[in-house]
Amino acid sequence: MNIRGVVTEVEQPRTVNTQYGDSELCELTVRPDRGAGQPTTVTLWGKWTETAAYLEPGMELAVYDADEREYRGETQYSTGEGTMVVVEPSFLVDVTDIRGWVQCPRMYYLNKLGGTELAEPVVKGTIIHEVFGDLLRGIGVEESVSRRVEEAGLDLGLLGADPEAMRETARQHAEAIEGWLRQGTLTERDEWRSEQLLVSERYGLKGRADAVRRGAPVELKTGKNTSRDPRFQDKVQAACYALVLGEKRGGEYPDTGTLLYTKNAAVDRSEESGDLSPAKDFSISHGFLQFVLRARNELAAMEHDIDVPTGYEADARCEYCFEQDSCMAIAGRLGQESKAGTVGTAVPEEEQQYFERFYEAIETERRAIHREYAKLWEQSPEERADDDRALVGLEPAETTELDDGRWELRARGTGAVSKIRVGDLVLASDGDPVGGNAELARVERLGGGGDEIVVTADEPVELRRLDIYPSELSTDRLLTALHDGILTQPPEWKDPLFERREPAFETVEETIIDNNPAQDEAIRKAVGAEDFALIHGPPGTGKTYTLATLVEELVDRGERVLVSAFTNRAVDNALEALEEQGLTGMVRVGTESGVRADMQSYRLDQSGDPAACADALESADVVAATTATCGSRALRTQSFDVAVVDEAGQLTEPGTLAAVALAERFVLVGDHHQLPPVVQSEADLDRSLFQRLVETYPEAATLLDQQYRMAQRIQAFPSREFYDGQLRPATGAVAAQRIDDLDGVSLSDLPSHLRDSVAFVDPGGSQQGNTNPEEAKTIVETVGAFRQAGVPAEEIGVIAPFRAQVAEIGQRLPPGVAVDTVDRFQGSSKEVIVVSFVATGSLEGPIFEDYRRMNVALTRAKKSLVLVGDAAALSTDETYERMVEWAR
Ligand SMILES: Nc1ncnc2c1ncn2[C@@H]1O[C@H](COP(=O)(O)OP(=O)(O)OP(=O)(O)O)[C@@H](O)[C@H]1O
Repeated sequence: MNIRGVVTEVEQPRTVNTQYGDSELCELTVRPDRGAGQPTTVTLWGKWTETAAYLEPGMELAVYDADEREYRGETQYSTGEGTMVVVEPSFLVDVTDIRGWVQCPRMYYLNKLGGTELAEPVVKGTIIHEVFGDLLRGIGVEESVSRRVEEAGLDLGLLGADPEAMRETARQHAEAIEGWLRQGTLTERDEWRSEQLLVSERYGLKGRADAVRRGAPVELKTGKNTSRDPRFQDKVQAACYALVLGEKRGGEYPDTGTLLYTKNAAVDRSEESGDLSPAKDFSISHGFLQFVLRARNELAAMEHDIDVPTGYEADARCEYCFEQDSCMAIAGRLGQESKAGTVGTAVPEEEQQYFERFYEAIETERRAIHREYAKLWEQSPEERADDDRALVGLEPAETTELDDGRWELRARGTGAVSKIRVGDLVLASDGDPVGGNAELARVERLGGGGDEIVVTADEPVELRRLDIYPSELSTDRLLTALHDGILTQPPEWKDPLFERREPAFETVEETIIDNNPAQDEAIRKAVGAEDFALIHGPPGTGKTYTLATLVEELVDRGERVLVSAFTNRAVDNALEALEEQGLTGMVRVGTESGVRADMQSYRLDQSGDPAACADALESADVVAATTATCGSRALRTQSFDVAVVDEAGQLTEPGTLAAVALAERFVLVGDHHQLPPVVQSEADLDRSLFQRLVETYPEAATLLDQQYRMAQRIQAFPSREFYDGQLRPATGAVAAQRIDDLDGVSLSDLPSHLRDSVAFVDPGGSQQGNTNPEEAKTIVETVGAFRQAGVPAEEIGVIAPFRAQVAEIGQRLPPGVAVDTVDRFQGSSKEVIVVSFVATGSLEGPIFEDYRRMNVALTRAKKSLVLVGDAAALSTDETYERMVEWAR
């Protein structure tokens, strides 16, 4: 019998005398159905009472295969021999974290905070793991080693490591793997799987097993181990994978695991004694599976409270620990208790509080991502598709093995839309992403002729479904950014951020932009900033132009500049603007699929000759990368004079720190009256550092007040509502522009109600779910009218609040007309914009939750803006009432 519910009561453990002698037990009350069910008593026996020790009311608990009995008319449950108890099963603990945790809980915490810094063992480990995967896929040692060392070119170059020595080391390790693969029975390829993403709904675990052989886990360790047995923490890691693999096979748990210590093959036999064979098998008993689950539970319980471990939880032996110094230093700086002790002085109280507040916010965000993950099994495929989180019902087509041993998978889509975009990392599966065959894959193509879908993956999958992959990588990087920003930056750098000192500016006299005083002032201020400067740019005010001119000016003054933004799109736009300014020698750091085709020539080739790769990065005056990439181990080795961050209003505070902590000074460019950061949870992360600083130090900010986009009449309402009436057209021509300024467009061909530059149309339909078919029809007619009048399809955009309405409209529009939600339109503009509001009766929907969304929707049009909605519904809100009056 399985029980899953919320713990409402935990009794003190006690010892009772049973027929088998003394035994410990602990009684709990659990309410199933997320706390809504009847209180049920569950008794944990023996070692499971350890789990009870950190259970608290409010935590979720799952008890699988419990014994059941009737007692005084009540059904009670207790743990029996095969029972498994899971604390907070919806918190997905990473298997490598459990390995760290059993070594020392504080080690786990430190790894989480500091991320992996660039170091030779890290790079070596990555190379050898890649080689392992290649060998399993049937690629030869020489080919694999040379390719993988080549791919690590940048990392090796930044470390100043010798590639030939690395090749030699990799070869030695590869030989250990080869030798083991050759051993007799291990020849059938079918039995093998290289690195596999494993997720357990039942045990709240996830991770990537290095390999799976005949259903049993194999872990590769690049260290040596001369004892007969695998290391304890390595066994724990393999046993965690065994738990997940067993679940996948309906409870048939593998009973052995293998650890492969590849350095053993490189050890000189005359100098070392002991067991030098690389492969060490061990048997996995049910008791050991229960043990690793208890370790997982302890970690999950601590994360439930967002506690910081001290090292006392386990009997860590600090004196032998490699991490002792950093453990003591971090404890010292943050005023934490640590078993290893503390060194150094603490950062000021306000910084400690800031650290704790954002640490908690980031961990809350992590939980929200786990909840997203849980939807993979909680929602039906249809619900996932309706939520735009999956493309289902795909028809598998060709599967092709690529030259590098990876696979290209093709399928035909159904024409449905989702949030999945080209370049995204997704879960590709045979239809069941959790229980079935699933692989992490990169989207290469979407849509196209016959709605073809193309992805690439390490292993082939029968491609029937794609799901959004709720990655924790950006969450991990936020923690590292918080760590770097608070714990490694000098106090003077942090002073203005913590309001201990006003930001300082040196006066710059010369004129840099002569036709726009606000832009000129913004640049002079940014050039003269000793700490930071803020450029507030409402829509169309030339933020990107100002940013590019600023970067050029800084480079002229001999500064090294980092250009960053949250999205690849924004980074590429900034790069393009730099190109237009005539700047050369910029270096774009990013993946091939992340960087726009026309900016590939600036992309840093991270593979190849190490010295050349490193030199290309280190000698660049301007480096451009997303904030997530700023947190990569390669970029964390770099330092800059100035970081210039675009679209900073859309970045969380720690997200901004990822870029600015790499520089001595920084400039944030953004608009906090447009869309805020996108976060799953809201705790503290939804306000940008840009907004906080603009509000704290208005004198550090310059408002760009001339806009080059919208006709006078279009900008009037947003200017009044969102920018205190300060926004104005940059020139008479901008103000007076009309739709018939476009070649071949004549006003008389438009119906009279669409001739003004702002129009309101009330089609009198009604909202049905997330669509309004009548409104959709009117929008299609409106777009048709503009097309008839000669406006090119590419110059017309339609903004709708729901994806369902986007689909409803999209399928009836001519190709070339962009239809999307507001969030996708931020940063772009069109000659004609038609906005769909959908709502009738009352105002509900994402577009109404936040005026900033409305601001973005209303400020995309240059010459014609048509609002299509229910005037009565809109007039129930004062702001929208004013909007309707303006538009009519
Ligand atoms: N000082 C200027 N003189 C002439 N043209 C300018 C000036 N500043 C900006 N522009 C022009 O105005 C247009 C809008 O500029 P830009 O794309 O930089 O705006 P933006 O503020 O980044 O827009 P968004 O709100 O979409 O981010 C561009 O065509 C740009 O060339």
